[in-house]
Amino acid sequence: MSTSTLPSIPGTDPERSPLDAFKIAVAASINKALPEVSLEAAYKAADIGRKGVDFSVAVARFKLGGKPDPWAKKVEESFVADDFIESVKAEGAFLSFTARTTSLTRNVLTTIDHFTNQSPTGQPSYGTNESGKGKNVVIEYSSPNIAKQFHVGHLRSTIIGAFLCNVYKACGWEVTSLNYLGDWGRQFGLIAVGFEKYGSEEELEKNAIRHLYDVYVKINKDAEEDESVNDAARAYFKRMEDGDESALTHWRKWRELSIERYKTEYERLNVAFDIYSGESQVGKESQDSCLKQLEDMGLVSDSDGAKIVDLEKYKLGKAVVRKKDGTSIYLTRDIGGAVERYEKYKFDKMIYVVASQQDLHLAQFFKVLELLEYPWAKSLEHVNFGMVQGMSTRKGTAVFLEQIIEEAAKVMHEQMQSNEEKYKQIENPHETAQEIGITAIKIQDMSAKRINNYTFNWSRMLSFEGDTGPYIQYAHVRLASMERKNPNLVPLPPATEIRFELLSEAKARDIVFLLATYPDVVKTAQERHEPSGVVTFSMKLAHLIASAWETLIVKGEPDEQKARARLFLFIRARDVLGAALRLLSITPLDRM
Ligand SMILES: NC(=[NH2+])NCCC[C@H](N)C(=O)O
Repeated sequence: MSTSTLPSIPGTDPERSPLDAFKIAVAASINKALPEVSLEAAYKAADIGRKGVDFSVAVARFKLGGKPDPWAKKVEESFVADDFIESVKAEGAFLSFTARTTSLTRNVLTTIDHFTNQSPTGQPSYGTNESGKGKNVVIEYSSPNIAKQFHVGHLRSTIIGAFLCNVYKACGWEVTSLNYLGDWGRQFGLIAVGFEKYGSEEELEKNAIRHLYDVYVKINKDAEEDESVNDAARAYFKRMEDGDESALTHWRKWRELSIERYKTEYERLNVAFDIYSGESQVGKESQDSCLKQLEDMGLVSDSDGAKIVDLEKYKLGKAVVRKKDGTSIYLTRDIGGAVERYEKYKFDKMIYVVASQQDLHLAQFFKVLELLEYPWAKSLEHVNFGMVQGMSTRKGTAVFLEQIIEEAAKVMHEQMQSNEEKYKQIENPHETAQEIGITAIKIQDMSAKRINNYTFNWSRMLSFEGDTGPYIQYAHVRLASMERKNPNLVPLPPATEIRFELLSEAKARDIVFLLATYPDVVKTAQERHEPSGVVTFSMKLAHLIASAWETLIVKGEPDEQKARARLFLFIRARDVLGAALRLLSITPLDRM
């Protein structure tokens, strides 16, 4: 069976995406019976069917005139089985195509094996595609504020952003990831004043993020009671804005030490950035020149000494672009920053992963860039997400990212210790607990559509039952243990020597079919900027595997060829589950 006998349809890739071969065969048989339906149109109409139906085609979509039923019948009557499609049935206005099981199994499992073990990139690459070849995207995410709380909005941005970077890479894009720190603004004036009173170089070196936060909290309290603290802070920040070196040295050190600390914490989350940028890095010149352009275009008006751009026409309110005292603001920095980034990266697309609370802010600065007639303004996208209630540790509110990670690890560790036997077998229980804990957080976060709000719930997300991270990791661990547990069957022979026809059980077919959909899952996730589809896929696969153990036994199966074919199936399922987890920025575990 070879895909070379199939007609080629633009946009399809049967070499990488095994279902494409079958959908093309479906399209060819429709096009043969109804030449007025193009191959492309027929291919697009080949949907994955519901229960028991491989591919379903709604004939009405072709708009052939009259009732669709006779047209469907016509396809059924002229159908000739081939290597890919075994039969078709016309049911009213619908056609149901059935793929040949052995072809499907062989094609899917061989493809996965190929892209895992002989991957052209050297990295497992089943599910990847080249739709973004030659294009580059800048993805800004996480973007916490130095000396302030790392709140759940930053956590979500980190999780979703890391996923987007992976999924864009999987679709062939060149990705630049960028962390836009809140490292500028009046709070640094306050911290400078506070540091003189409460600061400690030693504490700063130990943990800059914590120490700066402590100082900030303390001085904020003082400022509430003593207005002169605020005056001093304002004066100090003004010096920073004016580029006064003596005011900038401390700030520079705080920033560097904070970044160092962030880096190690992100590493625990399996997250890394190409660039640590920040509000401080946006040049005065680019902000001023945008402002000047806006003024020249007559778009700026005065409001109590502040400068504003009226966006009421677009239902986006009035945007302040310069404060009364002349200091720069968040919005203007974003405008200037985007211009600078375009000059630097010439991106085809730039994505901002920011909570939906800032929908208006992003819409405003996108609109201003559009009014400034930057042609690339159209290629900016805001990937937003809903709120999370109740993220806290058992001791109270979580303020730092490390508290969240540590709490997840601790709760998971206690949970693991409750099974003494198993616990003893784990080599590095602390790391494992941390990894499962992080998996739990990420899976909970990406399970539903990103725009939804949800409630943070430690016990629910850390449970081994139900649709949780630990449940998926457990499925991976079981799959990963198969080779270890069946030393007589390994190493497995190459795919060409596997007897795929022995995988005839419905359970095996269900697994194969699900694995075949993975390349489409990746593509859709990229198009919609939506990780939930990948989580759903992983969950389905984990459930299917769990329900297959008893039917598809390997250890104890007397027919060695059959046992091998089943092992091959499970190992390929492991490959794909591992790929899906990695796409979600989760490290798949081999033991737990
Ligand atoms: N380009 C941007 N405005 N990105 C979002 C930055 C988020 C900001 N630091 C915050 O915590 O609210």
